[in-house]
Amino acid sequence: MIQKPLAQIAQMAGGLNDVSKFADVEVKGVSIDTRKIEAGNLFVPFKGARTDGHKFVEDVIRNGGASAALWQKDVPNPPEDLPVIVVEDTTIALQELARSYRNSLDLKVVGITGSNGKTTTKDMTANLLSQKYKVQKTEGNFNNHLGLPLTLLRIQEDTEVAVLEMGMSSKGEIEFLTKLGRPDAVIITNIGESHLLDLGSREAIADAKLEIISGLRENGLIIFHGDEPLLQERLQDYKGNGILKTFGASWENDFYPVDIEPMENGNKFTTNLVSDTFYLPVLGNHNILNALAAMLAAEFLGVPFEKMNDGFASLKLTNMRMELSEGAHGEKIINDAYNASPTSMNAAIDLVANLSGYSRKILVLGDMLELGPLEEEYHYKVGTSLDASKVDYVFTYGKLSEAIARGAKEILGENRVFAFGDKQQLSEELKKYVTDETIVLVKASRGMALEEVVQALQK
Ligand SMILES: CC(=O)N[C@H]1[C@@H](OP(=O)(O)OP(=O)(O)OC[C@H]2O[C@@H](n3ccc(=O)[nH]c3=O)[C@H](O)[C@@H]2O)O[C@H](CO)[C@@H](O)[C@@H]1O[C@H](C)C(=O)N[C@@H](C)C(=O)N[C@H](CCC(=O)N[C@@H](CCC[C@@H](N)C(=O)O)C(=O)O)C(=O)O
Ligand SMILES: Nc1ncnc2c1ncn2[C@@H]1O[C@H](COP(=O)(O)OP(=O)(O)OP(=O)(O)O)[C@@H](O)[C@H]1O
Ligand SMILES: C[C@@H](N)C(=O)N[C@H](C)C(=O)O
Repeated sequence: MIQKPLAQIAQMAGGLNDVSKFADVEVKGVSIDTRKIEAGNLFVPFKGARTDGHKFVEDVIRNGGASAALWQKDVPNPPEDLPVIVVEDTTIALQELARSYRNSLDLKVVGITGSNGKTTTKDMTANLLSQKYKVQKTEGNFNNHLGLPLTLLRIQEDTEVAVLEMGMSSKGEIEFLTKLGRPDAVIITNIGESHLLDLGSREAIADAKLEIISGLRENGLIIFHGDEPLLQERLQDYKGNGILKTFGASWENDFYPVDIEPMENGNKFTTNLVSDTFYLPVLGNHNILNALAAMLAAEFLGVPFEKMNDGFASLKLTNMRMELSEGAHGEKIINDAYNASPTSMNAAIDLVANLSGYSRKILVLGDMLELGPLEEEYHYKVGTSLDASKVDYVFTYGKLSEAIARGAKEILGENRVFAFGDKQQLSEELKKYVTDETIVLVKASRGMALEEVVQALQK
C-alpha cells in the first residue's frame, strides 16, 4: 500500500493548503471509513447519505490512529493544528492520489469488465498469474469510481501484477476507470442485461463495456466473448494497436472448450489450444468460459498453460457465486444469490437442469432488479424457458418473480410452482420438499438478500 511522507501525499492529491509543518508525517495506506482505519492511514472523508465523514477527522487523527486526513474545501473549519490536507473535492483527490501512485509503480495490470463474471474472472485470473508473479486483486466488489482507486492505493510497491475489476452503471464510468488503471490486458466477459435500467439497451451496455479499450497500453491484449454479436460487430473494424483474442463456446473463437466433463464440484475440460486437461473446481459452463478468458490473460503475461491447473486448484471464488453448501436435511445448496440478471439466472438454471446425481431439483428464484421497462417480460421468460423434465419445483420470492411463477406454471403445472412474498414462509414450505438427494439453486438480485433462505435451510 501507499507509504509516503505527507508532503508527497499533498502534492499527489492536489493539496491547497500549507502542510509544511507536518511535511514528514508518515502516511501508510488510505481509508474512507474510520470504523476500519489502520494505524498510519490517511483518512478521506466524504459527505454521505447518512452522515459527513468530516465530523470524524479530528478524532480519528487524535485518537483513532490515522496519520492525516483530507478535507474538502467547501466544508467549514478544517482543524488548524492537525495534519489535514485541504482539497477541492475529496473524491477527485482520492482518484488523483491513486493515479499518481499507480503511475509510480512498475506494475502490469489486467482490467476486467462485462455484465456478468467480473468478480469470478478476476479471482481466476489472479490465481493463474500467482503461479508466476506477486499479484494483488480487487477485494470483494470494489469496482467503481471509489473502489478502484482504493484498490490501487492498496498495491504494495513490490507487487508485479494487479487484477482490477471495472464496474459501471452508466456510460463513461469504464473509460474513467481504465484510464486510471492503464491495463496491459483487458477482458470483456459478456454483454448481458445488468444495469439495463440505466443504459437503456444491450447495445449501449456493449458500448459502455468497450470503453475499457481506451485505457489499454500500447500493444495490449483485448480478450472478449466472441459469441457475442454486439462485441464482434463493434470490433470487426478495430484499428487500434491492441491485439484481439476471442474466447467462447463456438469453434470460431481463438480459444474454446473441446470436451467438457461436469463433475460433482466442478468441471474437467480440454481446449483447442493445448492438449492438457484442466480441472476447474467451480460449477457451470459459464465459468469455463470465464476460465478461458483468465487463461488468455495469464498466458499473455507469461504463465504457461501447463502451470494453470495449479492456479485453478487453489481457486476460491468470492462468496455467493455458485457457492456450494449442504442443508440440514442433507440437501445440496447452490448459493448463487450475490446478484441476478436474465443471463446469469439462465446460466445458473441450465447448470442445475443438467446436473446428474440428484433425484429432485428445486429452484428458488427472486426478483432481478434494474432491468428497466421490460422487467416483467424478462421474469416471465425465465419461467417459460424451464424444462419440466429437468426441474421438479420452483419457489419464487418477490413481486417481479410472480411473473416467473406465472410462466413456470405454464410449463410445470400449478402443483410444482409456489410464489411467496415472505422469505421465512418460503423457507418453511421449502423444507418440506428437500431430501438428501435434492439440489436447491438460490438466485436473485442483491437487493432481495435471498441468502437468508440458504441460512434457513442450514438450520
Ligand atoms: C463514500 C462511501 O463510503 N460510501 C459508502 C457508504 O455510503 P453512505 O452514503 O451511506 O455513507 P454514510 O453517510 O454512512 O457515511 C459517509 C461517509 O462517512 C464515513 N463514515 C461513516 C461513519 C463512521 O463512523 N465513520 C466514517 O468514516 C463513511 O465511510 C462514508 O465515507 O456506505 C454504504 C453502505 O455501506 C456503501 O455502500 C457506500 O459505498 C459506496 C456505494 C461505494 O462506492 N463504495 C466503494 C468503496 C465500492 O466500490 N463499493 C462496492 C460496490 C461498488 C458498486 O456498487 N459497483 C457497481 C458497478 C459500479 C456502479 C457505480 N458506477 C456506482 O454508481 O456505484 C456494481 O454493480 O458492481 C462494494 O461495497 O462492494
Ligand atoms: N460468463 C457468465 N455468464 C453468465 N453468468 C455469469 C457469468 N459469470 C458469472 N456469472 C454469474 O453472474 C453472477 C455474478 O457473478 P460475478 O460476481 O462474478 O459477476 P460480476 O460481473 O462481478 O457482478 P457485479 O457486476 O455485481 O460485480 C453470478 O450469479 C455468476 O454465477
Ligand atoms: C449489486 C450490484 N453489483 C448488482 O449486481 N446489482 C444488480 C441489480 C443485482 O443485484 O442483480
